[in-house]
Amino acid sequence: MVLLLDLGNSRLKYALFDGSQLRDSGIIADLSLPSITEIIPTEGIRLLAICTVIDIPSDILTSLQANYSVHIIAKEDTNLRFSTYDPSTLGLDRLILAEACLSVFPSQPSLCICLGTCITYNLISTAGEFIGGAISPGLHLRSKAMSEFTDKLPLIDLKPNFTPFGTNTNSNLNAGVISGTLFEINGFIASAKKEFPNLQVILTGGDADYYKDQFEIDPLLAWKGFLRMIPMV
Ligand SMILES: Nc1ncnc2c1ncn2[C@@H]1O[C@H](COP(=O)(O)OP(=O)(O)O)[C@@H](O)[C@H]1O
Ligand SMILES: CC(C)(COP(=O)(O)O)[C@@H](O)C(=O)NCCC(=O)O
Repeated sequence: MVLLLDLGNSRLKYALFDGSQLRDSGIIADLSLPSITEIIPTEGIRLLAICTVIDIPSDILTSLQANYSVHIIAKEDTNLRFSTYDPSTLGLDRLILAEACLSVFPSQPSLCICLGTCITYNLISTAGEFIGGAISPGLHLRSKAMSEFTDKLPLIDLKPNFTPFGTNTNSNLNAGVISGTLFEINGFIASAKKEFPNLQVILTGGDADYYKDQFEIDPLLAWKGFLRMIPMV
């Protein structure tokens, strides 16, 4: 079995695979050795693979490497091509998503939109080329920023309500975040479709569910790309 760790800025996700079969998945409580060790099965782990956009304290890494075969995802693991894009600082979470698109949409261009702490847009051509992307604040980041950087705006519970114009402060804030992001997503899709009319669009990430009625969602997309990028032996 392989244990995959996808360490994002808000949540530390794990998935346990037996071949291509997902056996277990969940969230690691925090970035500490006891919390990571807690989710590792006592036996049968052939590989511990890590895709991270956050720094892992070196003592944690050293301890994991002492006990397991550890593979840390790097750009060299990808089958993607970068002829015009500079991948030197591309987030590895974006790389595994783009890699997943190669298998989910092998013969169509695709736009993978990940709604996590940030929203990332990742455009991949039919030829497996990473064309380009965009990074914008995630839903909760938008909401939190407005409350933190103003005196009068409250922090609201975001609701999947797509009314474009609210009738009080709370519904204005909800509309700005939820409908505003929908307009943003539609804008990027329209823009990409000018170059790629047969574009496939897929949403993933912790907040993708807000848009499940508007777009195709794949909560497992990252794992699909991740699995393609780990050593087989
Ligand atoms: N228990 C949770 N803790 C933190 N964020 C959560 C939780 N449940 C849902 N979310 C939402 O999921 C988003 C994080 O999604 P995720 O794709 O895991 O992001 P990241 O990869 O940046 O950690 C947060 O912005 C938040 O809105
Ligand atoms: C853009 C991100 C912060 C998104 O991280 P996330 O919201 O998934 O936690 C991450 O992919 C990252 O740190 N990227 C580095 C810059 C880049 O991708 O160009």
